[in-house]
Amino acid sequence: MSLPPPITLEEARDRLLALAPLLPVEHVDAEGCLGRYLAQSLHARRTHPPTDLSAMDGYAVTAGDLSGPWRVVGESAAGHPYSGTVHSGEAVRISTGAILPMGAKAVILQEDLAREAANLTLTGEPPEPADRHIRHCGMDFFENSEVMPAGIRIGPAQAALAIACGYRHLPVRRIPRLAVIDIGDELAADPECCAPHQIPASNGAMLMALARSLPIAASRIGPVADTLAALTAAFEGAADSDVIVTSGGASVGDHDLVLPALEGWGANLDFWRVAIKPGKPILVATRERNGRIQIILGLPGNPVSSFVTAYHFLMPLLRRMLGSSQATPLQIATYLAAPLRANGPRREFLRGNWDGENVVPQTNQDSGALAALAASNVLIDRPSFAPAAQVGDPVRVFLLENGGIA
Ligand SMILES: Nc1nc2c(c(=O)[nH]1)N[C@H]1C(S)=C(S)[C@@H](COP(=O)(O)OP(=O)(O)OC[C@H]3O[C@@H](n4cnc5c(N)ncnc54)[C@H](O)[C@@H]3O)O[C@H]1N2
Ligand code: MOO
Repeated sequence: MSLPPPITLEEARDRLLALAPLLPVEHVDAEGCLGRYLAQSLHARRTHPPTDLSAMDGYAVTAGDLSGPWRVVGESAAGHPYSGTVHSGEAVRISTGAILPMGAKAVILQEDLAREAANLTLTGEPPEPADRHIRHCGMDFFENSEVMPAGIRIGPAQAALAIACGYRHLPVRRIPRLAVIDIGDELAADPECCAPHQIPASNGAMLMALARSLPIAASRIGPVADTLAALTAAFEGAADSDVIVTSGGASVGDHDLVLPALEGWGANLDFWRVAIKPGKPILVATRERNGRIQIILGLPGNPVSSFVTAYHFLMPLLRRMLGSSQATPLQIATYLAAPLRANGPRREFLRGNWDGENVVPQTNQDSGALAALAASNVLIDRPSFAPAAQVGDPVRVFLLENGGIA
C-alpha cells in the first residue's frame, strides 16, 4: 500500500482552518461570554472618563493659584459633584474619581496641604505639571472609537471594558458542538475494571478536558470497537456535531479502520499524514449534511500523539470556528538546560519543563509516555533536520499552562 507523503504542519493546518465554518453570531451577556471571541469590532457607546476627574484625594484649585492659601468652599465626592465654580483663592475638597468642579484646573494632594477649618495652606510641593492628578475627559476612550477588534478573546479585562463602554450584551459566535470518540478493542471504559489485555481509555477524557478550556459543548462516545460497523454507528451518533474527533485507528495496521469507515460513511478525506513527531498519522475529512460542513479529525491513538495533534489542530480549529483572530498557539523563546540530538525529517514537539528561564527536555520522549507528558509544561519545537543543540542554545517552546491552552 503506498501512503501519501506527509505534508508540513503549516500546510496541514492552513488546509484545516480553511475548512472551518464560521458559526452564526448571537448576543450574550458580557459576563457570560468569557472565553468567547468578539464577532464584530466594538465601538464605545460613551466617552470615558465622561468629564475631567480627580485621580487623587486632595483639593481642586484654579490653574494660576498653586501656592495658596485657599478657603475651602465645598466638596466634590465620587457620585456627588460640586455644583458651583471654583475661583482664585478657593479650594474644593475632592476625592479620587470625583468630577473636577468648574473653574478648577489642578488637584493638590492632601499630603501636601494643612487644613484648619476652612483655611488651607501649602506645606509640600504643588503638582507639576498642574494637571498631573487629573484624568482628562476621554483619557481611556471616546464615544464611537473602536475599543476592541473583531476576533479578540473576551477575558476579564475585555468583559470589563465592554461594560465600561456601555454594553450589556456582546456579539459572539455560537458555541461549537464537539464529539470525542475513543477507538480500540483494547480500551476499557472503566479504569477500575481493566482486564490484563485491556488499557483504560484515557484519550477521550484528555481531549474533552483540552477542548473544554474553550467554550464548547462536548460529548463523548465509546470506547468503540475496531469494526467498520461500530465506527459507522459511532459517527452516526455524532452526526449533529460540528466537529468529530477520534483517537486511535488512524495508522496503517489491519485494525486501523477510521479512514475506510469515514469513506464508507460519506466523508471526504482532505489530508492524511503530517510530518510531525508525534502525530504523523493525523487525518482530516469533511462531510456535508443538510448544507452544513462537519469536520472530522482522526487523531493517532498514542496518548502523547493525541495530545500534540489536539494542541496543534483541534484547538486552533475550535478557536477559528469561535471567531478567534489568533487561532494558532503562540511560542516563547527560551534556552536549553540539556543537549538535544539532531532532528530527523519530522518537526518534533518534545515534552519539557520550563522554569521561567530554561527548559529541561523530559528523558522519556515515547509517544505513549503519558507520565512524561503530565510532568511537562511546554512542548519544545524542534524544526525538521534541526542540528544537535547544546546547553544554553536558544529554543522555542509552546506553553501548555498559564494561557498556553486557551
Ligand atoms: N507500520 C507502521 N506502523 C505505525 C506507523 C507507521 O507509519 N507505520 N505509525 C506509528 C505512529 S507514528 C503512530 S502515532 C501510531 C498511531 O496509531 P493509531 O492511530 O492507529 O493508534 P492505535 O494503534 O489505535 O493506538 C496506538 C496506541 O495508543 C493506545 N490508545 C489508543 N486509543 C487510546 C485511548 N483512547 N486511550 C489510551 N490509549 C489509547 C493504543 O492502545 C496503542 O497502544 O501508529 C504507529 N504505527
Ligand atoms: O507520530 Mo507517532 O505519534 O510518532 O508516535
